[in-house]
Amino acid sequence: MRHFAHGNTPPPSDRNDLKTLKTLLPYLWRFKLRVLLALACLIAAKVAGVTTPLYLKDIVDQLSLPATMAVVPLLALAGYGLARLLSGVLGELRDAIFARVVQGAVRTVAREVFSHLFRLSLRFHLERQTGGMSRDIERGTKGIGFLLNFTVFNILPTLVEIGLVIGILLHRYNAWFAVVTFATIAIYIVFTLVITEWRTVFRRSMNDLDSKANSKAIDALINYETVKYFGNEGYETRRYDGNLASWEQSAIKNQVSLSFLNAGQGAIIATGVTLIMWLAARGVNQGEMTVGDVVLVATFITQLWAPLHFLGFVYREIRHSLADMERMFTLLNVGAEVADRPTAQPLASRDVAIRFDGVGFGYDAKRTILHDVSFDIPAGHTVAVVGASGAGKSTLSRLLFRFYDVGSGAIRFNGTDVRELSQDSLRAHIGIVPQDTVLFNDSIYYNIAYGRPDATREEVIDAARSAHIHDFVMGLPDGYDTTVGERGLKLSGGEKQRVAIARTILKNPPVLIFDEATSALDSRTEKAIQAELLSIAANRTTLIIAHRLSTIAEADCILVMDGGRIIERGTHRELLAHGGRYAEMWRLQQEGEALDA
Ligand SMILES: Nc1ncnc2c1ncn2[C@@H]1O[C@H](COP(=O)(O)OP(=O)(O)OP(=O)(O)O)[C@@H](O)[C@H]1O
Repeated sequence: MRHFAHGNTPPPSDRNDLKTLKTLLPYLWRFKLRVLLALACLIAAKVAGVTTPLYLKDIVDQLSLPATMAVVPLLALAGYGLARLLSGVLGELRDAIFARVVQGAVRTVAREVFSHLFRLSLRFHLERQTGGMSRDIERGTKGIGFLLNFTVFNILPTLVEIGLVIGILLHRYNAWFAVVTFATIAIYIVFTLVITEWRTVFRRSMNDLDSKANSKAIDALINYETVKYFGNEGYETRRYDGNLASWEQSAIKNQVSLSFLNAGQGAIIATGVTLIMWLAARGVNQGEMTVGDVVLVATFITQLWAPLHFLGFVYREIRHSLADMERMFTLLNVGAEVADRPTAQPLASRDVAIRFDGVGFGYDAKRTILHDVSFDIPAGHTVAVVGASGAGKSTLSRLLFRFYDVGSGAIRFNGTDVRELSQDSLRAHIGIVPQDTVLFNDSIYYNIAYGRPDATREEVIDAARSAHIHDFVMGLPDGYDTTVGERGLKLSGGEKQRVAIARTILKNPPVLIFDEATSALDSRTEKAIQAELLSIAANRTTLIIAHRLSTIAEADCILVMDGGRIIERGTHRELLAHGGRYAEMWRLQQEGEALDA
């Protein structure tokens, strides 16, 4: 298990077709009976197909007899018809049986990749670009479908077909037929292997560049407003086009090299076929073969040519599909940075006391953000954190959620290190109203109910009332069905924040984090919601991160942070009496508010 930290491209050493195939196999194992049945159908279809030229030879030979002896070759005709019928019907039957295997494998893999992405850490997601990732998954699942449907399971039956044809040729005619046939096949295989290996590089490079172009395009579209604010549409289009141009180069190389491959394969087959036809013609001339034999040989080599060419195609497509799938499977191989320990216990109690015990932390080993931070939030109490921007306040809440593990010290819930708790139960106990609320592009109702998807409509509306958003919603033409737009951009900052408050109220967690929860509200709404938040916070363990000090004067304890350290702590009164940084911040804010008033 590894974590690749930078960019979209997994290191080349990880790219290995065999590894990709091995990852895929367990997904098929569930369908082994179906796979075997489909394989049997296909082999039977091929065998039936191989017998048709034999009937054809009989028909031609019987028709070539002098008119006096000629009869209508009913038996041979019936055999010919039946063989063709079986070959067609069994082939289709195989497709029908196999459909469930392919779709089942595609669905399972897509679902696993999706759920795996949620197990990966915040760090991984902050460093990945969503556009590229979704492209990898889309291409990967298509690759699986193609690989299974058209290629892997056709190899064995096709080999059976080729073997049968060669066997019949050998059995009936002289050794030269076999020599020419083998030589043609050998040259064809070597040529295909070598050229396909060379071409795989172009395919990989196409995939890498395609994901990169898509990442940039999605990033620009997500930031539509910013692009417009700065009039950078042209710049973004050029940047996208630059990426497309690199992709185009690889795509052209891919196509040209494919034409080269096809032309080479065609030339090898044409030479082999001509030589065999020449051998057959010579056989007739020398009286060793009949016209029926020539028809048989001609049909056989066409029948040999088609599967051989198909094998070349299969090999090429397998390599392509594997290249298409490897980026997706590389995602599956990324280990979760923060994972439950095997001994992890659920957090059971709803009375939660939190302790930061000498916590040191940095997002990056080279830059420490928190230095030896220690404080307690007794169950049901409220602790507020204030301090300059970048002091590390929001980092405290990310650590509480265990999005990252601490570098030193420990965070304890009721005395248990959070690393010993199951993440699910830990997060189920915490509710947050974050600094920047991002909503799902769905209805207001959906976004509030997200706090507890099984809540009743009454509960959702009660939560909206408590967050002072119900009247606003009812005033909208579509009420709770109003969609909020991409990331909630159709709502104002304050409205979004109240939706976020409502969904946290609905979640009803014993631990609350308000990260500047009321910063986007005007002062009247803020006062109304403040009272509501205080009543929600009563009896819950609460951490409030605030800029406006008036909102936290009632907290049981206030921590003042600077440069990742706690430099003062105490109640509002104590800190004012202390006359330090907090008292200074309070004085400045009071002056500011007096000026505003
Ligand atoms: N994912 C991250 N990777 C690297 N550094 C980060 C990451 N998130 C935050 N930081 C850095 O950590 C420091 C503390 O960030 P944090 O968000 O905790 O500050 P804050 O005190 O909440 O600030 P503000 O009041 O402006 O929200 C900042 O210098 C920030 O640049």
